[in-house]
Amino acid sequence: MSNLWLDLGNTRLKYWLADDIGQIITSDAKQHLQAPAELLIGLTDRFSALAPEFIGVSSVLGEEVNAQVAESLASLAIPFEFVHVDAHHPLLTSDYDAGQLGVDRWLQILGAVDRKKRQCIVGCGTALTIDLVDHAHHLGGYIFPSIYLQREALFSGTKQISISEGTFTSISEGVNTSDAVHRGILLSIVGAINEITRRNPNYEFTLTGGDAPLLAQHLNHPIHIKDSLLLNGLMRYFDQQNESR
Ligand SMILES: Nc1ncnc2c1ncn2[C@@H]1O[C@H](COP(=O)(O)OP(=O)(O)O)[C@@H](O)[C@H]1O
Ligand SMILES: CC(C)(COP(=O)(O)O)[C@@H](O)C(=O)NCCC(=O)O
Ligand SMILES: [K+]
Repeated sequence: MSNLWLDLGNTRLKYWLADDIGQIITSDAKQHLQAPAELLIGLTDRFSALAPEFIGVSSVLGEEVNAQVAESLASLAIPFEFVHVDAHHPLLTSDYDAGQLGVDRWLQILGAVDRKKRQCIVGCGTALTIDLVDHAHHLGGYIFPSIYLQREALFSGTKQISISEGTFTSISEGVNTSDAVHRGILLSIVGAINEITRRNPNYEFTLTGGDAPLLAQHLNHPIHIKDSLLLNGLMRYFDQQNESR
């Protein structure tokens, strides 16, 4: 008995095949280069070979892409379900507009939520998200352009800054354009997270998403990195669904 879990993000398609006690059998992450439905079609043979009993899907790619993805999944003749934010979930309540909250943010929170804790979940993906959860109640949060989106914005928004590659390794002041750009961008994110830790001293901070390891290096506040938080949320969501059936 195995399940296939899909996370369709704005940059990468991630999938995990897990057995019935949640052990990961295989997983992968691929940049979909803004063609997620096409990438998924290329993966259907692999998914078919993995022969899962069920496919659980998190997607923040909108109705049109989701319809294409649903069509590809339907061709596998394996039951599948897209997760939608449940404003009345037994494990998690939220002040956020349930119709607008990204299902990835909601699942990342669901994957970590602990009613005995005050938690801050930082999603380090294409957009960087910060969500505050007080004893299993989601207070709300913030959305930032990721370090890459910020660099692209400077490239397209200015005449003289044409920096399109380089590493984000320091927040010390730069003495050339490339360093000023990379350190300024990194400082904007690190500074924002530090400000949230200053305002919420008794919160437990967890980073997830592709850029979590990079950002964690620059945070002095103790943090946890959990790279498969969304996966935990998917498993919890469908386990809970079975339990409440
Ligand atoms: N423009 C880019 N160039 C190189 N790598 C990128 C770019 N945008 C994102 N990434 C990488 O892709 C990953 C995106 O993280 P991920 O959590 O998979 O995002 P999402 O869930 O938004 O698809 C990060 O590891 C980041 O380093
Ligand atoms: C903020 C996000 C783009 C993050 O997506 P990601 O970076 O993981 O691809 C996604 O959660 C989303 O589309 N949210 C909808 C808007 C909101 O959460 O208010
Ligand atoms: K957009």
